[in-house]
Amino acid sequence: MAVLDVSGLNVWYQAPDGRQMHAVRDLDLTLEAGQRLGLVGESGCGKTTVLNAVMALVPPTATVSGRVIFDGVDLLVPDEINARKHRWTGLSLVFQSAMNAFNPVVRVEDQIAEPMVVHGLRDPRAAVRRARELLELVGIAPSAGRRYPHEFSGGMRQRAMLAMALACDPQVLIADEPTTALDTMVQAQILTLLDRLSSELGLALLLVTHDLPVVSQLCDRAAVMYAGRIVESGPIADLYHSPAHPYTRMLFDATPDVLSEHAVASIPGSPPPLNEERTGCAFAPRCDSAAEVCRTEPPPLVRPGSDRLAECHRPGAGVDRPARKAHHV
Ligand SMILES: Nc1ncnc2c1ncn2[C@@H]1O[C@H](COP(=O)(O)OP(=O)(O)OP(=O)(O)O)[C@@H](O)[C@H]1O
Repeated sequence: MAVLDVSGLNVWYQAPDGRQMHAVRDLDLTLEAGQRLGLVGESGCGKTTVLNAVMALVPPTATVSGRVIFDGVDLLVPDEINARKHRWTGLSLVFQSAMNAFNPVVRVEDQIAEPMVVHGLRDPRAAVRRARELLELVGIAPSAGRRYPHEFSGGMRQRAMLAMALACDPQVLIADEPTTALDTMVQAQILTLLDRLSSELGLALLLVTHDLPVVSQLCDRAAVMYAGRIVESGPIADLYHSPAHPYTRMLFDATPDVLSEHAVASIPGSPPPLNEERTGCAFAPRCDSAAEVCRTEPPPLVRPGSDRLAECHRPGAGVDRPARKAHHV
């Protein structure tokens, strides 16, 4: 059953000169209960914008349309009484920088307790007790909750932010580059923790990252974004072994692997401008397998396998190119 169902999502930002920048274009995304989905793609493709639209965090000058159904409620309907409560209790957000998520002058346990009190889930004393339990759940001694954020290491702060994200017993944890700012050892610990929490609590996970190895370690599925659209989605191993969209293949080939003797293959060119109207496939100018039709006609939605979708005129083109086989999933 879908716990989060995003359909026809569009986001336009207003540039300083008044132009409309179409950052997310008719995007559909479904997250099943307990599923772990990685939203991947290179910088600027719109990953964070999707999360921000779901969580109503886009700037007031942005325009958002479409449907974001969570628990039977459309979160994009502005006067929906339940939307705010649902958004901040059922869905929970973890950011890249834990330091920015905490108020430096408030004790950690009080900050974890606050959302429970604000949303009327617990009285202040019970909320602090629960905050200490949550700290223990993420591997921090409950007594450390009396400390201030600057007394925590980077890894501890990231754990504490996870504890705060769990405060309202969410069904969905949304994590935006949760390990990008951490060193490799701490990154591995946080990924293991996310894995454990998601299994133990039955949490669905929407993980936004440009880091494919992180997705392959933690997620069952991936949705690959390019220029504001999801161009391919499916089980992560299928996407690696038989990518339908050339962008998926080229993204894997551009991912470094410490064990590989192959050079990393970069993707030439850059994504199209956001204010541009499109006729063909947005990736065609950079694609190593593009045909004429790719430049002139919008790509069709194809099903390269059960449980898989791709938007491509030439699904599977170029999969036997030599740059592949460089990484392991
Ligand atoms: N507040 C804003 N005003 C105008 N344009 C914006 C704003 N926020 C994002 N954009 C633009 O929208 C596009 C998508 O940005 P977004 O941050 O969602 O991408 P991303 O895939 O998350 O990238 P990254 O991995 O670098 O965070 C980019 O071209 C970005 O410059």
